Amino acid sequence: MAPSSADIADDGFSAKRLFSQGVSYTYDDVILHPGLIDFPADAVDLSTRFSRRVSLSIPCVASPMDTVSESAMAAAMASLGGVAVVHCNTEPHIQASIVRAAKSRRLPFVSSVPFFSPASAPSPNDFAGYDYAIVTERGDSLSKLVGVAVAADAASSGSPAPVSEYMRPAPRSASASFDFEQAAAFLADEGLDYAPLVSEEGEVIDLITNKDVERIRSYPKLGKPTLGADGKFVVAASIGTREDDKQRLEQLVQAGVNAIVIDSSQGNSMYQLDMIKYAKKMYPEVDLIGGNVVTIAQAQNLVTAGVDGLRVGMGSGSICTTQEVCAVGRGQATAVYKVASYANDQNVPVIADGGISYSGHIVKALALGASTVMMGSFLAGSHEAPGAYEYKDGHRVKKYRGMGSLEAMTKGSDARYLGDTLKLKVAQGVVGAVADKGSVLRFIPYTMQAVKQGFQDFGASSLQSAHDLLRSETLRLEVRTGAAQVEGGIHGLVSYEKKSF
Ligand SMILES: NC(=O)C1=CN([C@@H]2O[C@H](COP(=O)(O)OP(=O)(O)OC[C@H]3O[C@@H](n4cnc5c(N)ncnc54)[C@H](O)[C@@H]3O)[C@@H](O)[C@H]2O)C=CC1
Ligand SMILES: O=c1[nH]c(=O)c2[nH+]cn([C@@H]3O[C@H](COP(=O)(O)O)[C@@H](O)[C@H]3O)c2[nH]1
Ligand SMILES: [K+]
Repeated sequence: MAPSSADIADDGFSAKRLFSQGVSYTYDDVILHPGLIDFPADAVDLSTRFSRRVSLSIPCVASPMDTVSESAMAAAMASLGGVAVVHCNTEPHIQASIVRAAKSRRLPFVSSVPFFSPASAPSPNDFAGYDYAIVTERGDSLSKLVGVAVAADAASSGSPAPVSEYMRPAPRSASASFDFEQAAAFLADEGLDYAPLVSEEGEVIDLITNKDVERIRSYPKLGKPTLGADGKFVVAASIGTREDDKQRLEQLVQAGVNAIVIDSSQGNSMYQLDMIKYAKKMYPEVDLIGGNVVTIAQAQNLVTAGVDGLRVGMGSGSICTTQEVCAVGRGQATAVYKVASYANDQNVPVIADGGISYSGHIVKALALGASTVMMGSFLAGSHEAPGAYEYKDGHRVKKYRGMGSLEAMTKGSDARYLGDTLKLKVAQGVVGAVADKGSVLRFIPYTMQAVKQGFQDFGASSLQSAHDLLRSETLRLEVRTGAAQVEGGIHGLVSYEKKSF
């Protein structure tokens, strides 16, 4: 006998029913039911929107955290088709210069080679591990390019000698507007090992080498980058809700920032509402993302005030102790579903922020209505994250810290915690370390392929179709018991090696 439509409807829950039981669920609690596969995984289209007017070709956003998003992450994420939000735990002019640096190139990397003047006498250590340094008249990026210093030459000269004694003449410069393929072709055509990258205005931006070309070629082929109307990388940045953040905002807009994220754990505040009104009035051309929110009521206030995007998540981050310290927050799966169920009707994209440990979490966030995921720990161990690798118990790691940790607060965000009204500092985050993951240019494409396979399994060929399945209640899900979660993981083996790609 064929199953009745009631039997089919009873087989699993719709999201609407699952998330209205008074239980806060997170990604690991829920599991999606498979749908019908009638398209290949490669046909899944993950293009999406970060905010009302900023489109992306992959749904990935790097967190505004000082151990995640600076210029190298911003250039890499934009070249992959995602976006990074440059953190605000630094002076406004430094944050603006990070935005400018990422937007000054079309290459997927920032190599930050040192600059020297001809009269300076650097030691080999001053090359900071780079094979080359750029020599300009005054030793800065804005003065005239005069040559290139080779680290091996500096090392062979014994005691530090003036750069002018051993620098080599600068080869022909490559244009800063070259994308990776153009820059690679330039080096090949000119028969060069390296070339300075110079902007139309004459600013020396960086140095590209054949080693860089080989490294990038060893990664999966780059997809469609995230570019603004001016043809430059799209870069976002965060601000706070203090009076002096208005000045920060102005500097970021002058640096060409494409979108602003108002960074707060509890976005439904008079401070944020005032900042939204101010920013919308002063800079209507820049998309504004509000947050963080986890309920429809919070979201409604920000949408009414005019935000172009919502950041969802309170206490879900890996370094985050807000739920412990403040007892306020929500399970991330419930938060994403609830806020998106309202925001999608308002044409406001939702960023699912925090709690992403692997590709399945990304699939769930998007299936529950998010347009993008924002990631901190997932990206912090990458080559592109700020900071140097260290060794801990034999593992190569990078530091990763919460922006509400005592260490981060005393570095830059003191005003918000330690300033005027709040005299006692209470941390809402920790300082930790994450494993070396190599380049985002390698592991993000593999992660996106895994997400496409997840979409294929539940029967969605695009984000739009995933959201249609959700709203029409065609997507079925269930809660997993603790035992079901154990069963869904690796179990019963004496030992194993987990290698994903
Ligand atoms: N997503 C999450 O679950 C969480 C994220 N974080 C991260 O930590 C960092 C700090 O977050 P928050 O502590 O929420 O920062 P926040 O700046 O929003 O709030 C800090 C304190 O300053 C107050 N405040 C804000 N603007 C003010 C103004 N104009 N005048 C007077 N008082 C004002 C707030 O009410 C609050 O008591 C952010 O990077 C945030 O993303 C921290 C905790 C949780
Ligand atoms: O409670 C918190 N205390 C903190 O110190 C903190 N710092 C960042 N965040 C939030 O965590 C997100 C990143 O989370 P993941 O590492 O899980 O990707 C980020 O995107 C933030 O939303 C914090 N939350
Ligand atoms: K947490």
